[in-house]
Amino acid sequence: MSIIQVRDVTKVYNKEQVPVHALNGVSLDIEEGEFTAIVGPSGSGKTTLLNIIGGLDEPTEGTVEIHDTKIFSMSESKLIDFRLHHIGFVFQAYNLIPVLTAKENIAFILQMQGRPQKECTHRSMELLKMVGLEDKVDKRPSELSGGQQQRVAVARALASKPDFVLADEPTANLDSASTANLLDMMLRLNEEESITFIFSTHDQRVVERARRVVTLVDGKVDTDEERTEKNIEH
Ligand SMILES: Nc1ncnc2c1ncn2[C@@H]1O[C@H](COP(=O)(O)OP(=O)(O)OP(=O)(O)O)[C@@H](O)[C@H]1O
Repeated sequence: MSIIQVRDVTKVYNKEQVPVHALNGVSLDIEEGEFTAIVGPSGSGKTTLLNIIGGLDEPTEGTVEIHDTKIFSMSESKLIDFRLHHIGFVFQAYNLIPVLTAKENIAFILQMQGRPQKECTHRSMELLKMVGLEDKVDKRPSELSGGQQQRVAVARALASKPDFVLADEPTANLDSASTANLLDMMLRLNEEESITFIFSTHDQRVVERARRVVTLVDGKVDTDEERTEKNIEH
């Protein structure tokens, strides 16, 4: 079942001055349970596309539907609420709150959704266990490695049981061992918990493990390749 439908999306920055055509008519369907990499040269529009799918940036033309809801037809406040409940975000810079512990960084998102305190704590612990950090629950980001911080960020992205997780270059700041660990963890969540991941990457090691690879060139979908079990590297 298709959970995301991107239709004829264009994005022009600086329309009034020197226009930059970041996306030029992108259409894409994402099905539930996908593990999809968006790749392409620098400036090809990967971040712009992820931001538009996540409702963080508005397209100049075209539509994005998530579970049959046209997200840019909503009011700004409805869209903020929609994002909070339906979409998990992971950024390359982790974006954790420095003064909060791992557990509190996750509980914070749940508190924003108005969940009871007990549930926030319980679910935070459950999520940290899922990403293999049950022994780091009370550590602040500065006490964790980059790979561990990114695991907390993935756990936080999953806090609201989102329909899918968008990750913009999640391994950009990680060494190869942490990259492999993070990917193992994301693939396990994808396979065992059916969590849909869509991520942009420059990293060939990440691309090799994706199940679908969408390549953007000059703001257009150049190729869209499904990977079979045979050519996925484990
Ligand atoms: N806020 C902005 N204002 C003006 N131009 C922008 C803005 N954001 C992105 N662009 C331009 O849009 C184009 C696509 O950028 P985008 O960041 O989506 O590419 P990318 O494929 O993610 O690049 P990279 O791999 O380097 O992160 C680029 O030419 C970029 O300079």
